[in-house]
Amino acid sequence: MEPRYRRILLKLSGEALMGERESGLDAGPVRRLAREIVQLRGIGVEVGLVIGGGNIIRGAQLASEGLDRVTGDHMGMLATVINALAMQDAIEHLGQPVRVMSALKVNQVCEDYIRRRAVRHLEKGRVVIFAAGLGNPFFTTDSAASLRAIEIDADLLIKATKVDGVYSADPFKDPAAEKIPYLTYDEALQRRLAVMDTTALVLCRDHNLPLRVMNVFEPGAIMRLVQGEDIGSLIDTGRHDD
Ligand SMILES: Nc1ncnc2c1ncn2[C@@H]1O[C@H](COP(=O)(O)OP(=O)(O)O)[C@@H](O)[C@H]1O
Ligand SMILES: O=c1ccn([C@@H]2O[C@H](COP(=O)(O)OP(=O)(O)O)[C@@H](O)[C@H]2O)c(=O)[nH]1
Repeated sequence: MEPRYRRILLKLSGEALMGERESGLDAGPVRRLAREIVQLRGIGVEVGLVIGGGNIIRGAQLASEGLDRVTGDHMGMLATVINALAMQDAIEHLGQPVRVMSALKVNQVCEDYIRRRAVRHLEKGRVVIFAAGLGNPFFTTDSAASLRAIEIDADLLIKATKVDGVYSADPFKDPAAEKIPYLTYDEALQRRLAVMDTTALVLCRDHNLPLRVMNVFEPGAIMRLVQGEDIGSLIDTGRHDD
C-alpha cells in the first residue's frame, strides 16, 4: 500500500525502550520498534527519529532531588544519545542504513547535527536519529522533535507515547478523561492539554505542521497510521485550505 506521507518525524518516548524494566534499555522493545521503522522504509517513507531519555534520566527529576538543573539536563541529553545508539544498532542489524546525529558534540560516537547533511541522509534512504534533543538545557525531546520536523520539512510529526491520544485531562490522573480524536493547536494550548509541552505545540502551530499523538506500545500502529488510518489524535492548525 502507498504511504500517505513522504517524510515523517517519529518521536518515541524513552520509556518505550525499557520494556518490563523499571528503567534503562530492554533489547525486546528496541528490536520491535526497529523492525517497525524498517518496515516504514520498506514502503518508501523517509524517517527521522527523535528518542526521549526518560527511561534513563530526566533533568527536572534530578533537579527536584537536589542536583543542579543544567547538569541534570546535560545528563538527560546524554541519555538520549545512549538510546539513539541502541536504536541505531538494532536498525543496522536489520540491514537498514541509519545515522545518529547529535545536537551535542560527541563526534567520536556519532555525527554532529548538520541540517543539510541530515536532509541528504534522508534523501539517500537512511534513517536519521536526532540525538541530544536541542543541545540546550530546559528543553525537552518533544521540542527537539518539533524543531527537527520543521527543519527537515516533514509532512507529519508523530508523538508515540504512553497514551493513545490526547484526552480532556491526563488519563493517568483522571479516569473520567475522554479522548479527543481531533483538535487544533490553539485548543490544545488554551485548554492546557499537557500531552506535549507548550514550546513544541507553539512551534508546530506556527509552522503548520500536523501532529499525531498515538500509543507507542501498540504493535503495527505506526505503519497503519502512515498508510492513512485514523489512529490516535490529530492536532493541526485548523487551516485546511492550504
Ligand atoms: N490531556 C492529556 N492527554 C493525554 N495525555 C496527557 C494529557 N495531559 C497530560 N498527559 C500525560 O502526558 C504524557 C505524555 O507526555 P510525556 O510524559 O512527556 O511522554 P513522553 O515520554 O512520550 O514524552 C502521557 O503519558 C499522559 O500521562
Ligand atoms: O533539548 C533537550 C532535550 C532533552 N533534555 C534533557 O533530556 C531529558 C530526557 O528527555 P525527555 O524528558 O524529553 O524524554 P522522554 O520523556 O521523551 O523520554 C529531559 O528530561 C531533559 O533533562 C534537554 O535538556 N534538552
